[in-house]
Amino acid sequence: MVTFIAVPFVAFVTKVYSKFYDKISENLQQTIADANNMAEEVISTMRTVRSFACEKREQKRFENLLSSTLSVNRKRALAYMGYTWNNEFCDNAILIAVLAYGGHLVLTGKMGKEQLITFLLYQMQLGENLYNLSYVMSGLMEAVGASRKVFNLMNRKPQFELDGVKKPHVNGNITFSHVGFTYPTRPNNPVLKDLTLNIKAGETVALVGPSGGGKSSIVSLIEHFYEPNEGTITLDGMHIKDINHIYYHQKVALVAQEPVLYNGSVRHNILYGCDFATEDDMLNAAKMANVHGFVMELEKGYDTNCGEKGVQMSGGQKQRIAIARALVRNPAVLILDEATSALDTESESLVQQALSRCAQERTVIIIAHRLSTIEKASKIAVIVKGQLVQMGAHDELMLDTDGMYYSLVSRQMLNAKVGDE
Ligand SMILES: Nc1ncnc2c1ncn2[C@@H]1O[C@H](COP(=O)(O)OP(=O)(O)OP(=O)(O)O)[C@@H](O)[C@H]1O
Repeated sequence: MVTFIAVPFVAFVTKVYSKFYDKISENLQQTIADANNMAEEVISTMRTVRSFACEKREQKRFENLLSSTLSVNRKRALAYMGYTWNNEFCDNAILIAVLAYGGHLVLTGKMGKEQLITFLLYQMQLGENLYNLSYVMSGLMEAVGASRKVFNLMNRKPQFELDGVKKPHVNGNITFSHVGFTYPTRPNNPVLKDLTLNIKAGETVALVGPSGGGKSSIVSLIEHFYEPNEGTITLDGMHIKDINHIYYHQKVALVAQEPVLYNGSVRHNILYGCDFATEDDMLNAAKMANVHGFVMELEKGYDTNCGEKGVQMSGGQKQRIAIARALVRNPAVLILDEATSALDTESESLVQQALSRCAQERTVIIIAHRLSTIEKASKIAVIVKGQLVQMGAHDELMLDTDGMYYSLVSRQMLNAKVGDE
């Protein structure tokens, strides 16, 4: 009876402690994750940090995050210390109580000395095991706190499934029908409003318009990075969400505004995700995208490493490799989002020639701020504040002197003239 007198108290303290320790372990994981995220972000953008001389500022920011980790760790250590002290105290208090009460029983002749010593030995063993349980409890609570985050991530459901199964023959007709779109992170800022746009197979369509108008968002929707909130997007009359994800991206290839290369050879980067292409396909795509010339001048040719995020390549070289990566798939729809903006005039005209050659067999969607690069497009779609305000060939649109396209071209020509002077 005396041995178990402290059990309700210890049980209560353990319950409170487990709850607190679980919560604090989760906080600790969060602060460690924040510090690691920050370190990763800064290390991967080291050139920007250095060019703005922000090393000390970033160091301070990292120190602050580490201080938060330290402070949470300190609280956790204090909680653990309190819990251990409490257990030790209860353990010793019970021992004293047993000795006092057992001693009284022995002195009054109600119990033998041997019996008391045997009881004490058993009781001490039991106490030690209960004490060890407290260690297990701390470890367990730490694991529970950490695993909650892991399970939350594992159980996350995608907002939309990539479960399309159809593999239709693709000609390259893309239709936006009354599409409305808002980014999930900014639900109150509609980006596209009731947009209807028809891009016919084999056409080269340029999307132009003021910055922030929604051109790249149109590309993101064609790439099926997001689902529209209203309306439909179809490829040859079929909802793009019904088409098999891998098949779709073999047929629709993108050269993004900021091409990302991986740490690997030029060959690996061109053939990325394209297991069916042969070495000859890779060479053809590289020649078409004007990659072959500069790669042949490198000591290791196509085995040259591009570095992490392509850091060992120039901006123009990265863009050309990204164009080759898109072309090697022989896509039915090729999307170029500012794909030649980092090229010098000579490389750009060579790549433009190559792109016009490829454009003959496929649908091409181009976004370019330099309007001179899109003059030859079959159609130009002017997108302003998420809406299509004009569509037609360059000459046709230039006739409308009150139109947005005319004013965009005039402004650029004026800027070019001022630049020349
Ligand atoms: N991932 C995103 N999350 C939230 N809002 C975004 C996101 N990407 C773009 N936006 C917002 O959507 C709007 C349209 O951006 P978008 O990049 O489509 O314009 P754009 O016409 O391509 O511009 P630019 O010519 O400058 O590249 C902008 O107001 C932009 O701030």
